Amino acid sequence: MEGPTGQKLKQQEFALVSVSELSPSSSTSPSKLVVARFCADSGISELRFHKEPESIATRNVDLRTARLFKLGPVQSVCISEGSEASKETSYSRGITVQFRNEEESRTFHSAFEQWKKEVSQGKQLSNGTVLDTRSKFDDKIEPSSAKMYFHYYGQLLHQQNMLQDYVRTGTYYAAVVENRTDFIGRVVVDVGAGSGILSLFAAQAGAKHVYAVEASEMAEYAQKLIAGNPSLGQRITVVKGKVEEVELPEKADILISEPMGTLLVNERMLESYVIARDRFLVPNGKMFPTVGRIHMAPFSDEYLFVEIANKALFWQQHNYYGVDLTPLHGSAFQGYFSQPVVDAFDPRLLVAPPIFHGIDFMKIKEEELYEIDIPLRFTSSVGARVHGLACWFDVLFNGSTVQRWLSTAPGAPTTHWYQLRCVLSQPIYVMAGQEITGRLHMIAHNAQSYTIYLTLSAKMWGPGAEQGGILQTSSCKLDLKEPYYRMSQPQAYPIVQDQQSHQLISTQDIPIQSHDLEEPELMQQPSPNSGTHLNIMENV
Ligand SMILES: C[S@@+](CC[C@H](N)C(=O)[O-])C[C@H]1O[C@@H](n2cnc3c(N)ncnc32)[C@H](O)[C@@H]1O
Repeated sequence: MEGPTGQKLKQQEFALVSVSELSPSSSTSPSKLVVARFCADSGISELRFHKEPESIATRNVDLRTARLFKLGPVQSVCISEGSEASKETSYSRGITVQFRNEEESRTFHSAFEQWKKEVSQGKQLSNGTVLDTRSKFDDKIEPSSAKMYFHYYGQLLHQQNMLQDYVRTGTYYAAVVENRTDFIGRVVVDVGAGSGILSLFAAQAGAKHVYAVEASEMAEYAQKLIAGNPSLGQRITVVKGKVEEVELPEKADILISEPMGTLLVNERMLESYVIARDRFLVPNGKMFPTVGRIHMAPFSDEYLFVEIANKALFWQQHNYYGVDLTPLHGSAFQGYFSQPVVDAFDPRLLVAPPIFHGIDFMKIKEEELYEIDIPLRFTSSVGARVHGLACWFDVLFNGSTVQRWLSTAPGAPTTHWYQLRCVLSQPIYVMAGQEITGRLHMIAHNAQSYTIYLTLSAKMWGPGAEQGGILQTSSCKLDLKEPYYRMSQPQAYPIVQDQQSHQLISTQDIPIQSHDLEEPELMQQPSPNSGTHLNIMENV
């Protein structure tokens, strides 16, 4: 086994008085004259117990999961979780070890610690791939969330949804082929390759070699797709694994990826994109996309507000089969308002010009994405009841030849991301020209999403305003992982009485669409994993 420093830990042997199974149901008597051996000759660091003079191990302990506890000065217990390999070998859950003396017990414990340290810091060779025992991904993401997430992306139907978002896929295609000079003769890493589509685009643009890294079972389908396009496929290698864990044979000149979730950051894949940058990209290499922006503006939407508030009415029944449901009304009401609303809305619902928060993928540190704190300041264009904050995002492909934006703005051709609205359970009133301030505070959680804290305030208007007193403040807490997927078509809204019907988003704010592809009609269906790209999109 090779440690992080490159030096090999030598096999070590200890003579013991006896070992026995810890299990109370075990009827095995302690084995006498036993040798304990630390070794890594099978590629996995193990602690093996042999009965002398036999050379075949009677018990094996996988050091990746093993723990050692002292029971007394010369007695310890070794607990192991077992491993895949344990199914066919003799891994034990608990083994009591009797040492000859205290000195040998101490030496054994320190050897155990040293081997454990090497296993956790170092690398284990397995099938020729170097793997960290626990990656950055494993450290911050709940295994059940990751399992569901990669299961979702492992299915072709969900990859198809993304491929059928022609605004998305068409913009990627245009950004790549119009910037051939960034790809010709270059090494490319496709971060989260999915079906392998972006790798194939990069190969079309003349890439020397593309490494398509994909963690889900989709990697096998990508391999198939790539093999079926041999003229491109011969320059693509599919690497199955997480970008946080796999090793690649060479550095990349350019990274390509589609790591954007709802509100840009949902799914926390941007962090993987940034980790891939730090692991694989040459200095001054390129990233496609290069920057992202979260756009925000207050909105007024009485229909949406009433729709959400009404959902909780069910809990106002005093006699539901003889049961009073009202004790739960308050909680249900809060619950509905904790769901960000995902749909395509009419931009005329915005009551102030939007602002944006930029994220430079080339520069941002991964940890900076754990908490995103955005101060808000708007000037209302109309008098209205403000029901919350509307958000959307765009990303820039900063090519050497063409700069291209992919936008998910309201009023622009709809994408499968739609837009997102955080709705306040207590709306605030504003007059035209009035300032709206607040804060959008997003804290990442281990289910690959964010908790959102939103506060909006409007300053006092009219006499007394100069004193600067805050008249109204409204706050809400939402879980980006649990959105409410509403209708997918922009609705024809009657214009609010005193609301001017001008387009509030300036042309400067909405980047020019990259191509004239027709907007697909969208059909909304619920998804098993509401934290991901979701939403069935079909041409109908
Ligand atoms: C939004 S999809 C994009 C798929 C494809 N690039 C495309 O544009 O159609 C993101 C893909 O990245 C994969 N992925 C997410 N996190 C990953 C990680 N840490 N390592 C490797 N793959 C990852 C997912 O399984 C999923 O297939």
